[in-house]
This record gives sequence, structure tokens and C-alpha cells, in this order.
Amino acid sequence: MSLSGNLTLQRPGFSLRASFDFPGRGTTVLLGPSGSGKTTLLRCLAGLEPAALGRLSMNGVVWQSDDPPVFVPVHARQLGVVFQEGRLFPHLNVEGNLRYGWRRRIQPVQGAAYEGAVEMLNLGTLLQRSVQKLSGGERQRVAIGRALLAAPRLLLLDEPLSAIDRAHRDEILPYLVRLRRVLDIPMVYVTHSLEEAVCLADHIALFDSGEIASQGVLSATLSRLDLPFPFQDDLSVVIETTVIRWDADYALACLQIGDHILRVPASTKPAAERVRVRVCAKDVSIAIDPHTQDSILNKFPACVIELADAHHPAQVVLALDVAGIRFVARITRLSCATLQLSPGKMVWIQVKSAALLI
Ligand SMILES: Nc1ncnc2c1ncn2[C@@H]1O[C@H](COP(=O)(O)OP(=O)(O)OP(=O)(O)O)[C@@H](O)[C@H]1O
Repeated sequence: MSLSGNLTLQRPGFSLRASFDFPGRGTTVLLGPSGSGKTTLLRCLAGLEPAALGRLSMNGVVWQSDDPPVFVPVHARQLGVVFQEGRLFPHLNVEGNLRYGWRRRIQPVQGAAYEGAVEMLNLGTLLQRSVQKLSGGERQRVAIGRALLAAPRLLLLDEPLSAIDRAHRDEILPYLVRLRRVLDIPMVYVTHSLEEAVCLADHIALFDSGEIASQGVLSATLSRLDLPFPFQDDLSVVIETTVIRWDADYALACLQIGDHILRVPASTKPAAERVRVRVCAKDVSIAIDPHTQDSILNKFPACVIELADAHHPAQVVLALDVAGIRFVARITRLSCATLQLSPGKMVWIQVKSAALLI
């Protein structure tokens, strides 16, 4: 199963040239700076850009081709689409908006799907509310519910959180993470927020000036030492792991990393919960001897796998193996020379900080 294509679209001052092969399952995030072409590609996937040239197919079904000419119209692509500002029907209440999606369902679904979506998005207490009296986060939850209830074969989300303030974004992100875990509908999600991307993506496509500069599985892509220029500061690994315990005395979550424990600040986290943690290259340092007294909690034995020049001439980037898990580090060229680092060398990595995601 896959969503693959090779599309071009010319606009005054901008051209999209996108070659891609996204999995037909899970969430693919299109990430990139403003104006890099993410929404344009999403619109091409939806069939909203008839001027685009090239080919596009979903699970082997051709949606677009130049020769022979094929262009499957938007309504026949069996999509759910959620835009930045939700686009709810103002004359209908929350239930009316949800029922609209339900009536338009594309394929047969279980009778309990309506109640399931209401429960999953926590909309039960809002059903009779006018959509004009909803917060931005609530509005987007209704928009997502309405799109889901149409039982689409592919869900397209165009920066659904960008028009929402930080507090409401933090409120709605867990619902999106839940959708990703529970639903079997492939999603393509556009954002310029790396934080949203690392919470939601299984697969990621990095956009730069109308092209996909890199694409692949989330952590493997973000931890490439040859990340394209606008993304080099994002060099990191995203590890999906389990909380072993939460240390209430010090407000630290203890996470399983191979045979090791990574301690990460967290206000509370139940044991056994699955979490994602992001470790940035800039927060990892390297030592030959781990027995120095310092404040760093997380020290693991590691083997250097790969070394490369960083964008800044004073720095290098390294990939390291810790119990079968890839980490990345950015250090100075001088430190690299002083420690005589090269592939195969055994060292210790010191993780200065790590961000616990959802
Ligand atoms: N309808 C349009 N007509 C002409 N140019 C457009 C149109 N829509 C977008 N553009 C231009 O196409 C380029 C790509 O825009 P696009 O919206 O795809 O970028 P984006 O990466 O999604 O950005 P953002 O994160 O700001 O939404 C930009 O230069 C934009 O100004």
C-alpha cells in the first residue's frame, strides 16, 4: 500500500517538483518552512490543483496521469480533509456538523463508529453547542470528527493546529496522537512545527523550496547526518519507548533505552505508558571516561558509527550506536580531534537533556 507520485506545478515565482513514495498506512508528515510547498502538494493529493502535471497513485489506483490522461476528481478520491480553520457549518450545531460527515460516509462502517468518534475526540458534552461558541481547539476536534465520520480512505490535514494558541494546541495534540494510534486510516499531515511532526509522524517528508529534500521513517530521517540545510539544527533521534517508573521525588520519568535507563523531566507519567522522546544532537556530548563527577544523569556506552562535517565549519556530527539504538551528537571539530574519534571507537555519550513528547 502506498501513496506515490511525481508531480510538478508551476506558479509565478514558485514551482513544486515533488517525487514521493509515502506508505499507505500510518501518518506521513509534510514538514518545512513557510512557502516551501507543503499545502500545494496536499492540494495536489486532494485533486484541488488540476494544473499539476505528472502521476499520482493511491494503493495502485491511478488518481492522476498525463499519458494516458487521467484525473480522478476530488469527490471520487474518497478523502477526508481538515483545513487550518476547520470550516464548520455555522448554521449547524456540533452534532449537526458531525452528522453531516456521518451521512456522507464513503464506505460502510460499524454502527458504533459515530459514538466512537464522539468519545475519542471527547465531544459528548459539546453536541448541542453552536459551533460559533467553541474554542479554536474544540472547533478543530469537531472538524476532525466530521472528516473521520465520512470514513475516508485517506485523511488529509492542512496545519490543523496553526490557527490555535499554544494552550489549545497542547490540548488537541493528544487527540491527534490517539487517532494515529487507534485508527487504521492513512493520514497526510502538513505542519511547519517540528514538535507536532515528532509527536505524530510515522513517516516524514522534509520540504525545501518546492522539493522534498528528504523522506523516510521519522527517526531515521531526522537522524541523517546529511540532513538538508534548513533542517540541520533539527538533527535528532526520536525514540518510542516505555516508562519504567516515575520518580516523584525528582519529577523524572525513567525510560527504557535498550538495557539502559534514560531519565527525563516529566511532571507525571504512569509506568508502562508508551512515550516518544526526542534527543537532539546538540544535547549529546561525548566522553572517553565516564567516571568524572558532573551533573549529567544520562551516560551510556556507545560505538561511533559515522562522522560527517556539520554546516558550521567548527563542528562535526556523529552517529552512535547505544545498545542497538541510533543516537546523534554535534560537537566541535577540535573535541573530535582531541578525543581521536573515528568509526568503531567505543566512547560514552552524555545526554544533557531530552524532551519527553506524548
Ligand atoms: N493560489 C495561489 N496562487 C499563486 N501562488 C500561490 C497560491 N497559493 C500559494 N502560492 C504560493 O506557492 C508557494 C507555496 O505555497 P504553499 O502554501 O504550498 O507553502 P507552504 O509550505 O504550505 O507554506 P505555509 O506553511 O506558510 O502554509 C508560496 O510561494 C505561495 O505564495
